[in-house]
Amino acid sequence: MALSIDYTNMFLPGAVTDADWEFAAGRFRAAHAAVMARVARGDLGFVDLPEDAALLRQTTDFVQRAGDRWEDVVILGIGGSALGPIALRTALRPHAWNTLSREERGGKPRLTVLDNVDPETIDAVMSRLHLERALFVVISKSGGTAETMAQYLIIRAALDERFGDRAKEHLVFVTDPAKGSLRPIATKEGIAALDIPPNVGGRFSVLTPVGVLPAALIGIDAGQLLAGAADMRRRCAGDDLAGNPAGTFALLQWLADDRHGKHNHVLMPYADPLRDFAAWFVQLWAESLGKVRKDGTHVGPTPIAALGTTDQHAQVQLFMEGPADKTITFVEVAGRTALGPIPKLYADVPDLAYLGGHSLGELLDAERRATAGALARRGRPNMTITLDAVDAWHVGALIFLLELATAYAGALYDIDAFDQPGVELGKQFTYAILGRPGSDAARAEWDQLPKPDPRRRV
Ligand SMILES: O=P(O)(O)OC[C@H]1O[C@](O)(CO)[C@@H](O)[C@@H]1O
Repeated sequence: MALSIDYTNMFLPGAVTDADWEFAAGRFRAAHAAVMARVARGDLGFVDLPEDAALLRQTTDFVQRAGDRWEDVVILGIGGSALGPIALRTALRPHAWNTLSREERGGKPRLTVLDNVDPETIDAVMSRLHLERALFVVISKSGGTAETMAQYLIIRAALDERFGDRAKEHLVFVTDPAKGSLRPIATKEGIAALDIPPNVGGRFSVLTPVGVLPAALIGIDAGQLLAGAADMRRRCAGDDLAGNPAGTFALLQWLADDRHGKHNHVLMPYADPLRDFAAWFVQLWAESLGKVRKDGTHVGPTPIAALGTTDQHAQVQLFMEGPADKTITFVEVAGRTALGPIPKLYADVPDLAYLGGHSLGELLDAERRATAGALARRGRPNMTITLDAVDAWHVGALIFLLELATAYAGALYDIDAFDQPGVELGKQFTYAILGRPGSDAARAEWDQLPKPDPRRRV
């Protein structure tokens, strides 16, 4: 079991230099110390999750009690309360899990994540479900996010109508133990509730019951997820960059952005199961690092999700010849051997003949190496994270690597990576528009905005 990062191609003319790297080793030591000081103060609970056996037990006990009762598990959540479960499902139960028969799923339920409030999507999901055999997992760290609460109200009314007093058997909440509206509802009504520790923010919560409960319900080995994360935590314990993968990732991305104008950071797995992992990373990197510094300057790299080889035929033209403002991080999975060699047909057609005898895994790998090399040749910095396999252990390790890298990057950018004040104004305006009590100030601010000008509509 191994995860490694090859960052040779980050050191290119116009990108990171040896002098940067030497200077930055000291800067990284300071960032590591700052992060560890916050860990010691108990601020950064995500770092302790790999070893939190009591929290894991909340999930395993619940799953054991559930037995094989559920045909469908439906997650209600958004942002960090949805992207993690989606990423885990796609990574570890790929190949259209929800379309398989119950036997093919080994008796485990389907997993649907409602991560939006599009009425047609929710209507379509509701009309497909057999409510008797459906469990709804309501996930919200704050216990009050408008989208998730609206989803809950719709589901709750449907459950009440069908099951009356037994509605609560179809519900479990995953939320902060002390804050928000969900926890008191759970306590009052006797609804099962699992914890998101108070010191773990939404986008860092995938290794709490937020991600671990849905994963375990569909048979993913939650212990292995945490074991992979624990291994990465051990590797990142020291402030020597040579042994610290999260530090290396964070420092290189920061140097490339801060010193060399590489303001866009692409994550491009060459493995379909990691497609949604890139979307999870986008929230983590964007919401954590897009901030205003104390001195009023605005910072934050823009994360971009891509997929190899698919995006070689979509975004790579931009990465190669567009503005030289990007880094590209490939994720490669070693030894993709399924299907065996490509059949040798059409020996007389050059466009087809050369492919015969190679495997699809070889083609995928050749295309990644070729793209990395082509980008390097054009001075476009890139690195490659290699996983031995897409399994629970490696996914747990990769999650922890990127979460800790985000914490380091926050210290390097000199911002707080753990808040998200920029999303507040939009929320307040939504409350004002919908008439939530207490939103008068937001209403007044909203009313001052220019109204749509009919002359400016085509
Ligand atoms: O889990 P909650 O509290 O419902 O929040 C959902 C998402 O909303 C945000 O607070 C703001 O977008 C995210 O940080 C979070 O992941």
